Amino acid sequence: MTKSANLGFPRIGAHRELKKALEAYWKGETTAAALLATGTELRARHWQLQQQAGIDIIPSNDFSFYDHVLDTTAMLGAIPPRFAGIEDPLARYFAMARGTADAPAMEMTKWFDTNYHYIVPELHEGQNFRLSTSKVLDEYREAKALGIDTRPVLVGPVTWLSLGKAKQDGFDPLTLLDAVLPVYAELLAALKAEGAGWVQIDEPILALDLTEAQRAALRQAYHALHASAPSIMLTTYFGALLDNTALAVDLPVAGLHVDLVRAPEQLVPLLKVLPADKVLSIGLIDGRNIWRADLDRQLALATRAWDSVGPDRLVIAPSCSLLHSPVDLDGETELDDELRSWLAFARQKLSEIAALTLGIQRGRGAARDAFDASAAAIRSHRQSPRIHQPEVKARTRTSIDLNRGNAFPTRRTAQRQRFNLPAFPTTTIGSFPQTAAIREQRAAFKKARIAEADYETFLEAETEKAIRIQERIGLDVLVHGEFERNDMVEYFGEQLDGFAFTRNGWVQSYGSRFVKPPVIYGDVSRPAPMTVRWSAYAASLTDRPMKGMLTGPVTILQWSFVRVDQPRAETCRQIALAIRDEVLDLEAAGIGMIQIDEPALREGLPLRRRDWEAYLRWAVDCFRITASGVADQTQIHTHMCYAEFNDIMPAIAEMDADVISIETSRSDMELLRAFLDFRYPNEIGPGVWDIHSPRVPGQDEMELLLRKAAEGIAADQLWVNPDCGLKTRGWPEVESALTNLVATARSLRGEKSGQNLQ
Ligand SMILES: CN1c2c(nc(N)[nH]c2=O)NC[C@@H]1CNc1ccc(C(=O)N[C@@H](CCC(=O)N[C@@H](CCC(=O)N[C@@H](CCC(=O)O)C(=O)O)C(=O)O)C(=O)O)cc1
Ligand SMILES: N[C@@H](CCS)C(=O)O
Ligand SMILES: [Zn+2]
Repeated sequence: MTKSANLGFPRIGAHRELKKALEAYWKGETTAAALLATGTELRARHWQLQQQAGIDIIPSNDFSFYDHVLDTTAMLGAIPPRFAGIEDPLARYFAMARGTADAPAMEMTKWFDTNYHYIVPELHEGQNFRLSTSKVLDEYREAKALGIDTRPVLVGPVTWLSLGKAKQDGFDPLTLLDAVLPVYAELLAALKAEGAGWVQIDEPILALDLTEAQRAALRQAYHALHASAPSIMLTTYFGALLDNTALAVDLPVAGLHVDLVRAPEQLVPLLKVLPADKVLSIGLIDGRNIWRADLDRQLALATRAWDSVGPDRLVIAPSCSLLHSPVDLDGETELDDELRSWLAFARQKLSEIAALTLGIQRGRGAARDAFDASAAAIRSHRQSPRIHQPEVKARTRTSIDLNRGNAFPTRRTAQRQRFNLPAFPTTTIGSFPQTAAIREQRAAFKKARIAEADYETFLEAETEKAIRIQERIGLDVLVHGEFERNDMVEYFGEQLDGFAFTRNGWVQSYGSRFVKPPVIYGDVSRPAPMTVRWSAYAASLTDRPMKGMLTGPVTILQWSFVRVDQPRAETCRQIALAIRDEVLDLEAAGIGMIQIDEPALREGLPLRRRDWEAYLRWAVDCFRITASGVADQTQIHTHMCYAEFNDIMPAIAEMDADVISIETSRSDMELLRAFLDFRYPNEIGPGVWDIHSPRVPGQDEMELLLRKAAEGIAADQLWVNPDCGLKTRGWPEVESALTNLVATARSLRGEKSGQNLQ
């Protein structure tokens, strides 16, 4: 009989219980026991909820206190030496993620093309591994004690190694496979002994362009593991198998999961080559977006698979883990009925999976209500007058000059004359601490407990305070602090037409940090200026240059739930035109420097190289639409963080921002190498402070990083700034670190005037 499965459930809890428990524990307000108890309660709740929704195959070990890749690292005992002295496993685990006073945190980067960040494994030659945690077994037993026989989820060994970073030049992490496999084998044998019938092993790298070494590693791994393991469901997602199809179907595993939301076209070729003994799990419900599924269309796809593999070898599943979906649409009491009827969050997706499974088992009539509701929602979305705005569509078809008035060297002269900044100008990336007081005031304003005028007065006072602090510290280019913003994307979504936002649609970004992606349901336009009031107010308080702060179109697109009835490029162009208008309004208000953040430009890069060029063309063009209208002497900045830049350097250069600030310090300036190798032509601020850690770097440390940067970048191209915005930090850390940062710049200026720097 065809079964329903889930591949992972969000960890956070419908009321963000996990976030609250983690942050209280980190602040020392609660005990480890209380934190662990929250974990136990959330796991039990989520297992039961999946059972009640009618899911046959329920995952365990999808829960994590921080990150599932870090859990795998801890499981393998791959503890970087700087943390090895920490005795308590929980303290060591969080130290690896967040750093301590003595030990910088491990690096963090994007999980494939998502806004989820994982902690990057640190790998070196001769590394030893041993089974070092019992989490996988414990959670399997925990569910079993509740009467639920789960399918444990593991990050596969080849994906784990491929995501890791060599700590020595020229070292290939895949050479550690021989050392890692015995640990996986031991764990899998223990799971089997415990009674696990199946295990889900995620190898999402199978949706990427693979090297021969990775292919060989996959063959070696599964030939070594399958004999002693429970039946393995090898799980791929986020894209098609394409040229990896033959490799995947030949691996000695019992089942294969494929993503038919991102790549429905892969079903037919796959069915042709799928061996007759393999179970096929088809991902039919979108784990990456919030639109209600077209159940009739998906049933047709499932039927195509069913015709080929029969009822007993078919599993109906989400495309990927539901980690990337908000928890429960029932929490959205303020969405209008029409919009709500178009959406499905994780809980609703479970019901969709169950309905589809019933549909394939017993025919559409067996789940008639669900199918009819789905068909009605699809019809209503298609026909709704809220979706299409002819004037917006017409504007996207007009041609726009993508070039600034003059090339960078000319603009640079004009900007130097206008701003007259010292060498190594210092600045920050935009946000200052979002303190509890600020969040409380905003919550009070949103619940109409305080008047708008009082909220604005409060924000004005916070902004002024931040400006005085920046002046006192001696920063050269100031920012207003972004106190009025809940999030750098949601804030814009709330002010643009065509967007809806949720009250509780939280999705994990990293650790205890969550985002509430807005929903782009229709054509996008800007009814009124969005940021001018705050930038102009801030500029009026100081004589120093004030940098306006905008989120770029690709990032707004990438960090929203995007409509699927038109190409992403089209939606992005609509957003770009709205941001262009904002840029021009800022310029007209006298703001001479405007930062257009594009931290998600790299994240949006398609997983397969063959699709890169087309994406980069429209993504870069959209950025250029936002910036090309300003005068030479208006300085355009951009900012990027938590990504590998090597692959997209020409595109970054083509964006032609006058200044780019990038996150580099957590990787010890390694991310800067792409800019050095490429000889990045414009100005650049490599981050010298890892702002994701509560650790305050000293002046020596920052100087060392800047000197590394200055080895390849001309001193007069360099800016001095943190890795990213400071919204997650507290004021005392910010003041000390920025004081050190300004002292660093001054020290280098002193040397530069004596010409000693390079
Ligand atoms: C730069 N980053 C961002 C990414 N994606 C985004 N969409 N935004 C980003 O900034 N991706 C890459 C990186 C990831 N980094 C971060 C960093 C920090 C956060 C973060 O701090 N998230 C906050 C939530 C922010 C927010 O929306 N806040 C709202 C609501 C606050 C709230 O919880 N209010 C309470 C009531 C107030 C109280 O009493 O405390 C409530 O509603 O119950 C706001 O400020 O109004 C987080 O807390 O996780 C995310 C990604
Ligand atoms: N301006 C934003 C960029 C974050 S990527 C901030 O400072 O938070
Ligand atoms: Zn950033």
